[in-house]
Amino acid sequence: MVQKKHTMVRYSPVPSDPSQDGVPVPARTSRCPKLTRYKVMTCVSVLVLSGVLLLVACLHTGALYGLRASSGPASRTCALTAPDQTGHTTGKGSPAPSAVPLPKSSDKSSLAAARRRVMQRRLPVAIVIGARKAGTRALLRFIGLHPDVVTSKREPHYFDRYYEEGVDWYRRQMPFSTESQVTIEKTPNYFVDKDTPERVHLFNSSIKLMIIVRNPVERTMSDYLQLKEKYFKSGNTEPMAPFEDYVVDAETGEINKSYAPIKRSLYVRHLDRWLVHFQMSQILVVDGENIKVRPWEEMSRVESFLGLSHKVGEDLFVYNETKGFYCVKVEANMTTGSDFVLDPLPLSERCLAKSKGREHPYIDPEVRAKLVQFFAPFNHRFFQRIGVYFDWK
Ligand SMILES: Nc1ncnc2c1ncn2[C@@H]1O[C@H](COP(=O)(O)OS(=O)(=O)O)[C@@H](OP(=O)(O)O)[C@H]1O
Repeated sequence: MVQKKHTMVRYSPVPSDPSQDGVPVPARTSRCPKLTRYKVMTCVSVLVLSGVLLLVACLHTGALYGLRASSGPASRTCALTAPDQTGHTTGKGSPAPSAVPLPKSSDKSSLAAARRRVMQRRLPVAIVIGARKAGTRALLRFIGLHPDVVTSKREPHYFDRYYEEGVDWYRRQMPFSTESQVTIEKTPNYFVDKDTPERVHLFNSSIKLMIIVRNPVERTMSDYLQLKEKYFKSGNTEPMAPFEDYVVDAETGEINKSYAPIKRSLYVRHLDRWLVHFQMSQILVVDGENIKVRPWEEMSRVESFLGLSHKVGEDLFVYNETKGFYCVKVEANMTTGSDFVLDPLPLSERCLAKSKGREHPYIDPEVRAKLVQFFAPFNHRFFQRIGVYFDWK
């Protein structure tokens, strides 16, 4: 019986030598066409699917974090920015905060985990210690525009009032920040409090300190107006004596050195207590008169002092005619409309509260002259310490 001879093509993974068994072996490239195409198709499908998943994740995260458009081209991609610690957003031209944003996710446990990983309450590395009524809020608010800075909303009064609470309490008063951000607080009473300089030194001997000062006559008046408001707010209905009656001793006709607003304006006395513990190089004196007319100039000095890049420029400020002060530009409310606003938003402005920038009443010229004369020697010594002269008349 003649066996039917089968011609078999062997699909060997190793190329065979045709001379060994005399069976022709197809070239390797053409031996497995269906299997190769299948693999390629699988790979392509996996890649496409991954891409789609990434895109969905990116858009979803953008929705959660509040994708924000700014004038910069980077924001037109999937650039995410966080609200700052005070809850407001930075203005046009303001660089995106470097903080990794926190999702307003419904997944509370993952939100908490993300918060713990990225955002922490950190102790301040710089403090605005005073002077009260000299522009401390403006200084803190303006430097808070910097993406690498977070600022405490309230005055924590740790070193003067709540020292016994301990440093963990102090930390809890601070806003959340990322590792790359610096935390700054302001408590103007620190400047005049007797215990605070030593306590701050014990806390962090290399901390940076900032003092904003203004013409002591104007500061004294501002302090008086603040006390007057407090007087009426606490239920008093009787009119309060005028400024002149407080600052001049009725018996002697001299300046009343025991009046608290006068004492708080003797900058050199307070500074000297700080200089017992700190070098002048650790202290920046900010010009409270200039911050009113060219805030960006003072911010540039503050940025240099803190070792920050220069980001808080003139473009972030807008002069408000009604208020008579500079306010900061902010983006319009994002809560309405699309989550994905890819064009720059209309800008609005945010000014400091009504209690900042009160109208000062006319001061009797004779009393003003007395005040100028009284403060002059104190100012002179102050200028010697700080190495700068201010034209306070
Ligand atoms: N941009 C801007 N807007 C409003 N107010 C400004 C601004 N820049 C500086 N100032 C001055 O800040 C003064 C209030 O100072 P403080 O913030 O240090 O006051 S406080 O000690 O915290 O109560 C406040 O004092 P008064 O004018 O006497 O009210 C202002 O003169």
